[in-house]
Formats: sequence, structure tokens, C-alpha cells
Amino acid sequence: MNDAALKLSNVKRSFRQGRVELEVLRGVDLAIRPGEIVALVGPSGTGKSTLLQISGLLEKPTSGEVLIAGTSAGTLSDDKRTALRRLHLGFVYQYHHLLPEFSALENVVLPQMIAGTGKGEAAKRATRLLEGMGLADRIKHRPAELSGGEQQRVAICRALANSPRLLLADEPTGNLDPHTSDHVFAAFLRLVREEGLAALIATHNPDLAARMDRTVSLSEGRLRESVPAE
Ligand SMILES: Nc1ncnc2c1ncn2[C@@H]1O[C@H](COP(=O)(O)OP(=O)(O)OP(=O)(O)O)[C@@H](O)[C@H]1O
Repeated sequence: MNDAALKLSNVKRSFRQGRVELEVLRGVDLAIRPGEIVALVGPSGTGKSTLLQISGLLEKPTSGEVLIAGTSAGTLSDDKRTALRRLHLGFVYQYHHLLPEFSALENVVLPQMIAGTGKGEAAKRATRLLEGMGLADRIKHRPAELSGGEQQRVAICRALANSPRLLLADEPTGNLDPHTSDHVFAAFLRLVREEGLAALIATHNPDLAARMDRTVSLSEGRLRESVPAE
């Protein structure tokens, strides 16, 4: 299996704002190998979220090609795009978006059942993921009964529930205080590595970026490989 988990070729994206055409992405190329964890950095408003949305098939580029695990998304019907997204992609956002009326366990079980996994098997995997994130004694709790860091750990488990090939994360610990962010991020990286996932993770935090395999930097619509400082 040599296909890149994610491959972007000459991806462009413009937005019309009134009379002005805003060229946010001006020809982005990126390939992420299976198991590779890549930090996406760049000043606020340069298009990191837009790039993640396009990579996650939630938005279409104005032009260019997006391949997920070797499948080109551009010519697919909406149903097939959705199926490709469900099969291969996991998302973590700055805010957890957990379902408030369900327990931590149920929040991680539900997406698996929607994907067709039996309840028993789904519960087993959910328990394993939550335990791996240090939440063994919190699985019956509802989101409101959990701390911000615990809620975000559950959201990370939910993103991994269906064993995606590629995880896309937008400031996954941006909502947490620095100490909690550090702990949650360490657990997050450990789990992503254990699962052998590829990941593209947008962050403003250089310490978090330094813990990933490499960093790409978005500036003026183009993506550059960042060379770490000596
Ligand atoms: N749907 C949209 N319509 C019009 N303009 C948009 C739309 N989505 C994003 N933009 C513009 O595209 C630019 C990039 O936005 P984006 O949210 O991708 O940046 P970002 O790098 O993720 O920023 P931040 O680090 O602050 O989250 C911004 O100028 C934004 O206003």
C-alpha cells in the first residue's frame, strides 16, 4: 500500500467577498505518507482551516486535485465523497462537539454503529480507545460532567473510532490551558502513533508543532516545508 494518505496537487481556493476575489490558496501541493504526522502552521487568516476543510472533503477546491488514499475526490458524486470521508477520515476541532445527552462511551460507540459496526464490538473498541486516553473511570460520564481536557480526549477517541487512515485536526488543544493542552496533546500523539495514522494538524503552538514528524507552513497562499531551527 504505497498510496499517500493525502495528496494535494495544485489546489487553489478563492472566495468572493463583495467585489473582491480573495485568493486564499494559490496552488498548494502536499503529500502525507501513511503514519506520518504533519504540523500545519501559518499566521491567522492564511487559510489553514480552508486547507483542512478541502483535505477533509468538506469543501471543494476552485481547482486542483485531492486524493485520499489514492482515490481522487474531484469527480465523485456527493454520496461517494461522503462514503470516502466516512471510510478514511477523522476530524478533531478546537471545540469538542460531543453529543451532550450521551455518555463518553456512547459518543465513541455511535459513529461506529452508524458505520455498521455491531454494538458489542463498537463498545469494545470505544472502551479501549478511552482507556488509552486515560479515561477508564470516566466512560459513563456525560460531557457536562467532564473537564475541558477530558471532553477533548473523548472527542479525539470519537475521531479515531472508525479507524480512519487520515486524521485532520484544527487546533485540537487550542481551547485548553497550556498545562492541560500539553497533556492532552501527548496522549493524542501517542494514540495516533499507536494506530499508525497519518495526520495533518493545524496549530499556532510551536512546541506542539516541534513534536510532529515535520512542519509545513502556509503563507500567501502557498505551502512551504519548514526547516527546523538548529
Ligand atoms: N466561506 C468563506 N467565504 C468567504 N471568505 C472565507 C470563507 N472561508 C474562509 N474565508 C476567508 O479565507 C481566509 C482564510 O480563512 P481560514 O479560516 O482558512 O484561515 P486560518 O489560517 O485557518 O485562520 P485562523 O488561524 O485564524 O483559524 C480568511 O480571510 C477568511 O475570511
